[in-house]
Amino acid sequence: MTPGVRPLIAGNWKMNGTLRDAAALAEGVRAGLDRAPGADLLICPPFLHLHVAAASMGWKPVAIGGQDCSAEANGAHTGDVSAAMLADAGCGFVILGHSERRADHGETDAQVQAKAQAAIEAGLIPVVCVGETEAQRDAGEAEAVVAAQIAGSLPPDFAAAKGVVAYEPVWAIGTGRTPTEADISAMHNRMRAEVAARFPGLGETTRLLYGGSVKPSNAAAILALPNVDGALVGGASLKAEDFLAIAAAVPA
Ligand SMILES: O=C[C@H](O)COP(=O)(O)O
Repeated sequence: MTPGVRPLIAGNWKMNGTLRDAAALAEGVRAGLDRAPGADLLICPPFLHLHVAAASMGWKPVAIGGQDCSAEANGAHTGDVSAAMLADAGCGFVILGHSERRADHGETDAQVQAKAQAAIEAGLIPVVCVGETEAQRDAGEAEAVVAAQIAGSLPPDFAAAKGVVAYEPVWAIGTGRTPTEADISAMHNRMRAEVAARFPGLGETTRLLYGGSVKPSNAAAILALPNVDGALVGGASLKAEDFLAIAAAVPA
């Protein structure tokens, strides 16, 4: 953890479940909130499930976020959802630049930066994802790749808007594999240096999340590392019990 920074445990539900599942999962998270007093919680359902999830939690106190937004404010962009629409639907956050969007939709750092700027202008907190592929790690390029993604994907207002950076090694997502604690530490220390240099006076407390096969059994060790200010959880966030157990693992 970073001293003075309240941790954030975020659940990325990705493209899973039905409306009924979303309502039940959100209700399960709400019902167990007292197990995780030491962290802010965020759930990011699919767009069509945002409303029912928020309503199931009484609209508070768990934050709701989207999984993407358009860089454009409005207009003829079939299939896209604007940041203002997310805010209007009750969202406070939006995940941007997830590796699945970078891979599936060819999103570039410049596009992610434009989306993050649009999110900030709509009053949302962007959660910008970065992370290397396995080939890049094997080639010794992991830190340089992540540093370049941070440089290219974060807009000038990012830290002032309390933007969040999530480090997700692509090879650790949904695989059950995680980097060693030493490797997570090294990367998060490098990320801290990058954001602190880019945003002096603010970047020192920018929240840096780790994501990639976080589960109840490894959460405590990961969340105890310096400069790890929370987690972005995929698969384990689809079970309220597991998501809450991860949030409860935040060090006191
Ligand atoms: O956004 C979440 C990540 O992609 C992590 O997914 P995972 O916890 O299923 O590995």
